[in-house]
Order: sequence, then structure tokens, then C-alpha cells
Amino acid sequence: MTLITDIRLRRILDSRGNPTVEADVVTESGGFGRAAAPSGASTGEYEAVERPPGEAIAAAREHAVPRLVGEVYAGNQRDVDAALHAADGTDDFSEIGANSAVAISMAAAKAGADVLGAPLFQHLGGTFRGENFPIPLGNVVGGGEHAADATDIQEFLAAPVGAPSVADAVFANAAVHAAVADLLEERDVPCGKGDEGAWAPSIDDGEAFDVVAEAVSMVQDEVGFNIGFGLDVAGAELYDSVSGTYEYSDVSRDTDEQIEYIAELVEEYDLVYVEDPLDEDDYDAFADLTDEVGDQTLICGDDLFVTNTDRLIEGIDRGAANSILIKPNQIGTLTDAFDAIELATENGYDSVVSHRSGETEDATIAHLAVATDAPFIKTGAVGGERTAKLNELIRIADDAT
Ligand SMILES: C=C(OP(=O)(O)O)C(=O)O
Ligand SMILES: [Mg+2]
Repeated sequence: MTLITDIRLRRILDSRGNPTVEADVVTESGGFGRAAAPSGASTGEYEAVERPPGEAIAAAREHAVPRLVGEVYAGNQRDVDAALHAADGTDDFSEIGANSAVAISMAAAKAGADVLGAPLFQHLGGTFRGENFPIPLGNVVGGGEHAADATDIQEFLAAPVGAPSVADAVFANAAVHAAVADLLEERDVPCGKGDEGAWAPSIDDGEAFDVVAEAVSMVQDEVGFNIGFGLDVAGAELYDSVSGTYEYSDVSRDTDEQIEYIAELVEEYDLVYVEDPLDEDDYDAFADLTDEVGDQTLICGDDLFVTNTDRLIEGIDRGAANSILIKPNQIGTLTDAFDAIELATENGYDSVVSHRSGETEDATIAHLAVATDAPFIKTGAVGGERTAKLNELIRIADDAT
């Protein structure tokens, strides 16, 4: 019933106005799945390769489609993803493009779910999934590679850790986003938004900490549950490998100073989450920081691990973090993303399923997070391509998918 009978690939727009790959997968019994690849701006050096969409589509039509159509069952995700790897023949999807691969992988999963008449999270996670919901980390202030002339730290993330439901958490993050706007207005700071919908004011990181801490505390008082906040430092973007220093607008920090700076921030602001505080090649520095504050906060590897089990194994061996960011397009298939989550869980690492800065309406990651019992999801706070995932989480919790 789930034999793949057709795959269509096309270019569509992403949230930055760039083209990206969308895939449709159709099965023998009329099952249908559609999914689109997201795209990063602060990409990790070791990510699977995203090809220009036109080239990725042409290569996937030539190499992947013939191996899937009439050959593979969409209901068997491991077979679909193994066929994608075989069609590509490289270890980084540089032939068919990780963008084509991930779009087809996710579309096949949706087609498989459609045939079963089951929600995607249940098809992926099994019938007993769907009781636990991830805490959404909401980007409320940001800069780095996601906005010009804004903060050095890429993302300030509201983290409603005490929310009684996923809907309460989603609304709390939106409220923090709104409170930040009010506080910036009081301070006469004009600002637009960055790529993920976070406010992108032209202020230094110190002022951003003040504003976010105050916004979080105001909303916490209103809603009556605990809201913390966290960061995506995107350390690799700040790191200058020639000088060996982290280059902020107003200061340069060597690696030891960077570790101390982040450890102080964890203490001062009681940060619940710190992503990529250090360069993507520096497992040792990650390990030193994790040693220092890993019992108080999540130290999460994004560019460090790139959803890659080989890099995660190295991190686990070296004690380099205590959580991993999961971005399916960093590795190219849902199978690879699942394997990374499974390995993380077995080793006591928390998984944080994540969007990219360039997104579409595709809501697969909401299902992936629920299917795998991921404790966190990072998918922005506001903006249509972000609310597509947040609203889908609310629907899953309401059993209304
Ligand atoms: C979502 C992120 O940004 P990008 O998609 O630009 O890598 C991130 O760095 O976590
Ligand atoms: Mg990141």
C-alpha cells in the first residue's frame, strides 16, 4: 500500500525569499506527503551539503527518484533513507543535496502516515507517543548572522520551563516577545526583526540581557509559572581562528575568557540553556565549560555536532556537552536525525529539535519532537513559518491533527 509511485520536486520560496526544495511523495494506495527543506545562515562547517535548489532537484531526479519510485515503501522510513544515501553515494549528500534528501525523506514519512491514517508523530514514534510535549524555546532578541547591526549573541531564547501545557508555553513565549518590544520602546530603541522573527535592536549584549531578563520576569509574574531564558551564542561565528579569540563588537576574548564569560552569564541570569558557547572545533573548551556549569544548565551542541552521530560520539567520549540540537537538514534524513536522538538519549543528553533561520510552513519538526519525546523544541516565537510549528504542537496536544 505504501509503495512509492511518484515523487515530484519543485522550487518554492522560503521565509527569507530564497528558493528551496519541496517534495511530494505519492503511494500506490493514494497516500500523499509534502515537505520542504529549511535552510541555515549560521551553518556549521560539518553539515551535510545544501546544493542550489535547481541543481539539487535535477540531481535527485536523476539519481534518487528512480531508486525510490516502484522500489521502496514510504511506510518503511529506514528503507527510504537508505535509498537516498545509496542514490547520493557521498557521506555528506553533496551529490543530490541535503535539501533534496531531507524534503524527500520527510515527504515520504508524511505519505506513510497518510496511508495509515495516523498523525505523523504517531507513525514516527509509535502508538504510545504523544503524552509528553517539548518545551518551546522562543527567540525573542537576536543578531549575529540573523540580523545586521544587532546583538553579537545570535539568539536570546525565552524558556517557559514551568508551563503547565504546551499551549501555555507557546503563548508565554509570544508574550515575552511582546514585552521585549514594549521595553525597547520605553528605552527609545527602534528595531526591526531578524530572520527568525526575533527583535533585532542595535544594542549591545549587556543591554539585551537587561531587557530580556525584565521581559521574562514581567511575563512570569503575569502567568504564574516559571520562565527562564537561554542563548544561542553561535560561537563559531564569533571565533577568529587566526587570533584564537572570540570577537565581540566591544571586546575580544580568548578561549579561557570566553568560558569564564559564559559561566558568569549562567550564574548571573540563571540561564537554563546555552547553545554553541564555543567554536565548533573546540571539544575541549566545550568540555571545560560543561564541567563548570553542566549541572546547572544545558550546554547544547549545534554547529559542534551537526546532528551527526560520529561527532556526537566524540562529544560524549570527551564530555563536551549535555545536549544536542537536532536539525534534520544538517544530516539529510529523518533516519539519521532519529539515530542521533536515540544515541543522545542513551547517553543522558537532552535533544532539542530545531528549525533553521530560513523556514517554510512545513511543520514536520513539531511531529519529530513529539515522536521522540524530545524535551525541547527551538522554533521561534512569532512569524508564520514559526507559528506553523508552534500551532501544530498545540493541535497535537489537542489531539486535533
Ligand atoms: C537556527 C539556527 O540558525 P541557522 O539556521 O541560521 O543555522 C541556529 O544556529 O541554531
Ligand atoms: Mg545554533
